[in-house]
Amino acid sequence: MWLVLGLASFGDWIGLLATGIFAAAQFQSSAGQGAAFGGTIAVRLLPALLLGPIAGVFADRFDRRYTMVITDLIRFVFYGSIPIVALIGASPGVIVAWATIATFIGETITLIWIPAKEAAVPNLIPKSRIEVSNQLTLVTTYGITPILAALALSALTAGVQQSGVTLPDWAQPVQLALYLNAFSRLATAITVFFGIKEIGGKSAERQQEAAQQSMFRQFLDGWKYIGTTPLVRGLVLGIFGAFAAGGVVIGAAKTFATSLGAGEAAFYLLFGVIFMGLAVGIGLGPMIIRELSRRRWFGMSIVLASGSVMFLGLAFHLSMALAGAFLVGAGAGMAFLAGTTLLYGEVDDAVRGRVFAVVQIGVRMVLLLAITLSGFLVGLGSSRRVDLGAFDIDVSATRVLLLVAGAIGIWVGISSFRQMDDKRGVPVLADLWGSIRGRPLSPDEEFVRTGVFVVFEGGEGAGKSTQVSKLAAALEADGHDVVVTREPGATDVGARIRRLVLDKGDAPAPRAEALLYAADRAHHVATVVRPALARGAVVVSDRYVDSSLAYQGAGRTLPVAEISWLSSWATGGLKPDLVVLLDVDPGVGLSRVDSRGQGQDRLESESRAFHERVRYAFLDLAAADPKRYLVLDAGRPADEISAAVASRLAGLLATPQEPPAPASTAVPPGPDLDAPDLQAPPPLEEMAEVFGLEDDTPDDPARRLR
Ligand SMILES: Nc1ncnc2c1ncn2[C@@H]1O[C@H](COP(=O)(O)OP(=O)(O)O)[C@@H](O)[C@H]1O
Ligand SMILES: Cc1cn([C@H]2C[C@H](O)[C@@H](COP(=O)(O)OP(=O)(O)O)O2)c(=O)[nH]c1=O
Repeated sequence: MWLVLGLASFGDWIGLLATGIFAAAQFQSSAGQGAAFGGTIAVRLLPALLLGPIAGVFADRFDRRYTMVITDLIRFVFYGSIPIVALIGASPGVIVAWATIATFIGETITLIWIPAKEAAVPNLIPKSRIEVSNQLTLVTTYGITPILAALALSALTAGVQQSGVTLPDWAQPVQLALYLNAFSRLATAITVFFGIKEIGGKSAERQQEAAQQSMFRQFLDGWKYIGTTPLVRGLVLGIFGAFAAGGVVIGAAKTFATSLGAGEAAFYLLFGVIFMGLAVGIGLGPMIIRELSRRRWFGMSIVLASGSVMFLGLAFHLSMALAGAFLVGAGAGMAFLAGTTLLYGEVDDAVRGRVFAVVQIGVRMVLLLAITLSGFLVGLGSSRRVDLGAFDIDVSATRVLLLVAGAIGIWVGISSFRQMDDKRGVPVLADLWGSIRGRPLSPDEEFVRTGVFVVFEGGEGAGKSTQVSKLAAALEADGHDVVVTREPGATDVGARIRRLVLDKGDAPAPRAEALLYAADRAHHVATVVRPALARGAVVVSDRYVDSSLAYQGAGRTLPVAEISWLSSWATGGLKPDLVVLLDVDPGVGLSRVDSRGQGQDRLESESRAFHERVRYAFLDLAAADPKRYLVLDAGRPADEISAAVASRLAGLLATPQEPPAPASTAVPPGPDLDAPDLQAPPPLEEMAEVFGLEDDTPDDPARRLR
């Protein structure tokens, strides 16, 4: 099946080029040639605008197999007639006129064929394979066959010229190409009719709709569906945006190549590199981003394509321009792949033909418009050379156009990202990076949270238990509902885990130890902390996630990023509102513990260096997120410490409770920069937040509460 569709697409492209060349060849003057070439190609794209929108209704209303077969047979006849008219000795004017008419009809018919095919494919392929099948189709349609077609045609022509043989008229390369185009349609028609019978038939839903609604009603409903389904609307607009980016670059490439001081060859290079990027993006994209949410990937790809258009606008060297063009192609390709795959999955069989008609037609129109418009715009302004010391840079209309187009594209990308984000609250860059490394982040568990979560952290003997009791007593005296808890061992399950990790005897291996603490935490959060926060209590915990980052991460020297990820998974992303870090010199702390006279547990008996690492890990964590931390010198008298805690907490408790919002919380980031920042901002409000780049300065207590 793919072979036939690939062949058909090869035929299409070679046909597009050949009709243009063929028409041009009928004229002597270069002006006539240019007009004929451009004219026929424009005609090939024009029907989309006029008749395309109805095509989708066809695909949804009638049997898709018959639709495909009949349209292919019609195309076979019309494409095949173009060279035959020339053979029977018609005048150049008639030949070109006929080529134009036949192309126009063929293209119109194609517009009915494509939605029928697109709508049928998801019914043939299991959902999990759709991306792969799309990769194949898109790479063959847009990546490989246009290049092959151009190469084959130019090789044929050159070969014939060099060999010096005079071929009969009917065997000229261009003629052959046109026949190939025609026969590829016949081959597709035969294959679809005899080989892919499953395409035929109508679902009960489609049958019913066709019986009850007029074609016009169905047409209107198609548009209404696209306009009112946010996901579909976002996808459609996004795909257009990505193609506009590509079109702008193609349209501006010629002038741009000149402004870089590079010649004609650079133009072809830029052009070719875009298609290369397209093929690579479609072919390798899914392998690179692996499990990343496809909805997020879609928006990110549009931003990549548009960002690269802007980058192109700033390029002052051909190599930069080539890199930019490659990324434009890659971004557009990935957006197209992600977009069509999502559309296949999201759109019901009954409206699929109409949606795909709009996408296919829209893509052609957008591409055509972008190419023509940018070609026209760059011709307008003059350019000025600016001396930048080491480099001269041409400030031209082209550059301005690229910058503006890129900026608009980024806006489109971010808008569609927001509209369809299925992992709200998970920072984008960390998510992307995690996915590339094979560890996608999961979104925070949602729950209605009205309470306040306070955690005490610090080394051994820092005075955590003492401060937890003092704070709890004070809060209770104020009439708060207080839940005092600790890690490890606050629950029955936890108590058993606590014995496993802390009792002297067989020590668990470092990773096993980390998993045991995580298991205790998962159970603790699920059965104690979340329920208490949900009912509005103040939860005060002796130790939480930071202890794992400090002890298992820095202390045992396991990768902190991994411990952070593990904890985030265990807690479903629940972050404390306030962490009080009681900072103590390990010597002082351990001697306090000794004076308690209860002997040392397994961790207390670790080396001095271990406890030093733990101490500095805690301080690093606090420094990385000052809004959330209160660092206090544990050497101060206990009452001073409790007073400082109380005054900091007063701010938090005084804040009127937010209306119930989904919890967006996670563990604090690990101290090394490599650690994915698992903090989750509230629903994406600011563009910066979309990328996890929110700034840390404003200390707004209301935010912390969410
Ligand atoms: N601020 C303080 N100054 C001096 N000693 C303290 C202070 N806070 C607590 N202690 C004492 O230190 C020991 C350890 O305190 P504890 O609260 O159990 O620490 P942790 O829970 O951090 O291990 C206890 O004997 C406690 O009385
Ligand atoms: C919560 C947690 C504790 N720990 C260690 C730190 C402590 O040495 C030990 C038990 O903590 P804790 O109950 O606070 O003991 P103590 O009251 O004696 O200070 O568990 C970790 O290593 N990782 C963790 O995630």
